[in-house]
Amino acid sequence: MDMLWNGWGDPARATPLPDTVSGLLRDLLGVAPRGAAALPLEEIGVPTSPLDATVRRALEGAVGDRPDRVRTDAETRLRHTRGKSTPDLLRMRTGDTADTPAAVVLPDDHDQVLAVLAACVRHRLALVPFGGGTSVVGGLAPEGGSATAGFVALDLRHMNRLLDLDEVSRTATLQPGLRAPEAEALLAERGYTLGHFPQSYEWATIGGFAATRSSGQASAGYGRFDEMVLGLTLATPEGTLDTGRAPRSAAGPDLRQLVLGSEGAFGVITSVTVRVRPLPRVRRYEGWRFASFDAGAAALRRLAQDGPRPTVLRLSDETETLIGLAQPDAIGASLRRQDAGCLAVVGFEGTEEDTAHRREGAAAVLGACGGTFAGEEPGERWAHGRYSAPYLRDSLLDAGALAETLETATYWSRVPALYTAVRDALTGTLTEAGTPPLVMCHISHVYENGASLYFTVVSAQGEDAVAHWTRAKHAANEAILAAGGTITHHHGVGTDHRDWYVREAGALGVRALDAVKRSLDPAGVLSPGVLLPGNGPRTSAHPHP
Ligand SMILES: Cc1cc2nc3c(=O)[nH]c(=O)nc-3n(C[C@H](O)[C@H](O)[C@H](O)COP(=O)(O)OP(=O)(O)OC[C@H]3O[C@@H](n4cnc5c(N)ncnc54)[C@H](O)[C@@H]3O)c2cc1C
Repeated sequence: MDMLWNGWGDPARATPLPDTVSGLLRDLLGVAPRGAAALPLEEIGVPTSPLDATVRRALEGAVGDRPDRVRTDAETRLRHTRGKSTPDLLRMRTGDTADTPAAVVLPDDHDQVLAVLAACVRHRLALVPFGGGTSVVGGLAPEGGSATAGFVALDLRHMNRLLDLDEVSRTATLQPGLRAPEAEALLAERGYTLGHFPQSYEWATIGGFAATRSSGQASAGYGRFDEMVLGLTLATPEGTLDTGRAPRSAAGPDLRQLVLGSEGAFGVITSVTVRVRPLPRVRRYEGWRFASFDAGAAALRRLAQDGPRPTVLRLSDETETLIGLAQPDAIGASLRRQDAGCLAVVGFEGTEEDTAHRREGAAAVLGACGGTFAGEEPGERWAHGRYSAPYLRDSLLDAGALAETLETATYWSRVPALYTAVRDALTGTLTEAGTPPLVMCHISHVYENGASLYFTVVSAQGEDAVAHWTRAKHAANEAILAAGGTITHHHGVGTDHRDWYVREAGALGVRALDAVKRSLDPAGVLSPGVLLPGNGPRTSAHPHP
């Protein structure tokens, strides 16, 4: 099934807003119903594909002479336009087709990917790898150079096999187009799990996780995706890069780290070897309450630093707790109950003995840090609704509200200042623009030395919703850099964060990455403007500077 083209997920799971939330939008945030409804797909005027017959034949040849694997029909191209950030959805709702690819190409294997790349280089055509299409940072909308010829979206959905499971080493080699639930199902047949459960789990792919350094909700226990990866194969215009001969190595800089987070700018990831773990026998999630965000953060830090480490560990601030965002299926119920303080969700997965042991130890730490056990209900509600919140965003947009998220990370000592700086930047900018927001936050991932902060913002849309949000987001980006945070903890760079990433990496860092880009993609066909500044395919015969 394809995802809703101008919203999230399975159209059958659309979720109406509870009355309490509609009331809050109206009374607290001044949200008024939108004038125009989202345009239906059939009414969107997609311009004819600029792909000419010669290029089309070259692309068909690259995928085994199969015309059905080079799609230029309006609907397919529209379904591969942009990702799923709120500005992306707002643009789709108004029928803005500026970022529509010229063609969608669907390869079967690594060699076909190499052949497609060669055809793109020959014809100076930009190419963007397309996994689940859930990017929230503009990673699927290249910049520059594609205005006339357009670009190809390389949809990896047919590369969806489990290539190898080494039970002795506990590693699995997966193709990039596997969606997370497909990968989990294949591993579960053999008694294993990857343990990667981001909120986009139901739609995002293995290749996308590696390309963006994704982080799942159970990262406290299973680690981030980049920590799970042991090897990658990258198809580039200059050939194949294979990484990961051994789990760890002292043989120079780790080339895996160049591929992880490369977001399609260096090549197409065609296989990923990951470590797997036995399927947990037990999964238990529970709630703990703290008087304040600071008190809860101190408790999470204690667990992250001294253990025992739960599998899931997240803490909502006071506003998020009151709204009930950690329990999307019962959102608004906390408002009626006037829930105070801050809710932490703490989860344990593993064997009966191991989870019981960690749970007991964690309870002692949380209690000693001022936490009160809130029972299993808040944890189970979180687990039940963990993939539902994105559906609420569609309903909020329908209702005329703006709803978006952003994330960052820093060291523990800087968490309070970063939290305040971002919240103030968002509140200040949107209030000044006449649409005072509700800003909610949770600690979403913890490490021994720091944590990530995940913000959710809801306000009225203002005159031009995209411009309105962009101003607030830029203010938040500036606040993040000024407060010592990273521009992204897990969403990636794309085009949206690129200018701040360039500042974070520094001039020499960017020069080094640019040199890597030029040696792997000298013609500049790969995802122009994503991750690094770029102007699209070079027409010159001297690609190596
Ligand atoms: C509602 C929602 C919730 C989300 N929750 C989380 C979360 O909890 N944690 C998290 O980490 N992220 C989250 N995200 C962000 C997003 O899901 C992740 O970035 C995910 O890793 C992207 O995977 P994808 O398969 O959809 O990739 P896509 O969106 O298709 O692509 C993302 C980027 O990677 C590149 N790319 C994709 N596949 C390949 C490949 N095989 N080789 C090279 N480059 C490739 C693309 O060109 C693009 O630049 C969320 C997004 C949404 C919309």
